[in-house]
Amino acid sequence: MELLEEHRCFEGRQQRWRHDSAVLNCTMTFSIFLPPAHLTTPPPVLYWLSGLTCTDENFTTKAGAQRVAAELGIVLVMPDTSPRGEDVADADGYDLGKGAGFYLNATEQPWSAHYRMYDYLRDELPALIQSQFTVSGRCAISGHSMGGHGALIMALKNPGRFTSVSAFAPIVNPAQVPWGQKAFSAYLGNDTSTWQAWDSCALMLASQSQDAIPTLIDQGDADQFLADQLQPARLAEAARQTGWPLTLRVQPGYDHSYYFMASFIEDHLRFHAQYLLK
Ligand SMILES: N[C@@H](CCC(=O)N[C@@H](CS)C(=O)NCC(=O)O)C(=O)O
Repeated sequence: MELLEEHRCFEGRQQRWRHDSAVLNCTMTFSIFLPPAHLTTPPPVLYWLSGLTCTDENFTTKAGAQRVAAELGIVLVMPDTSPRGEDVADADGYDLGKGAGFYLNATEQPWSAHYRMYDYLRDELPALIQSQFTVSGRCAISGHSMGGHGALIMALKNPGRFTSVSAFAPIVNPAQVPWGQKAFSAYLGNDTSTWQAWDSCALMLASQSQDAIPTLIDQGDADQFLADQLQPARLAEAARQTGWPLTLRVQPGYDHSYYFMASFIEDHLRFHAQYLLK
């Protein structure tokens, strides 16, 4: 691992690292915020998954999460949103290819050579974080838009792994909306039965009640993608049917931008802290 940047921030450290990923078959960067070491026990980790077009730096520089993470003693880990590098397949649009990995394992050419963000996030990155930093085994996960989808499927597919999950403006039903349909047909192929394993509405409807974890979603009602791409009410309906403990908050006047996330990230950190620091 190579340290690319380090900054003091709220008495903690904001770092950016480069490492070779065996799973993704390319070099990756991630950012991490390490709170001040004021606690006797190793701090828990909140993974943050970003949306379309983002790198590990959008959340780091725009959300303003570090002050409260420092206060609570939570490590923030921000991975990139896709494999990277000249050898990695890409597409013209902002919603497919680099910056748009959708946190799944691609099965179709040319994507399957590198696009395995699910395995990277499930196995390789947590193992790296555990081995290179002083952290506890407790973790939670959150994200925005495509990253909200990623956080929800990570939690739904890995019962017992996360204490809690939250999302801002998540793509909850990718199999049924244009962003998801474009990405899933490219990465997974046209057999839509394979898509269900990557769709949080389908996963929640198939979940076992003992696997449910506290879930918080914030959605701005002035979000330009709400009607066509997001529709969090569909996940709220799945939660109602299964008894999943989901709180969906609709925030009046907020859009899809990081100004929305900056406004509510403190709530999400304190929400996760209730379970992470138990
Ligand atoms: N209008 C954007 C659509 C993509 C978008 O809104 N991306 C969101 C995530 S879905 C984002 O976080 N963008 C980067 C940022 O705001 O820093 C574009 O065409 O690039």
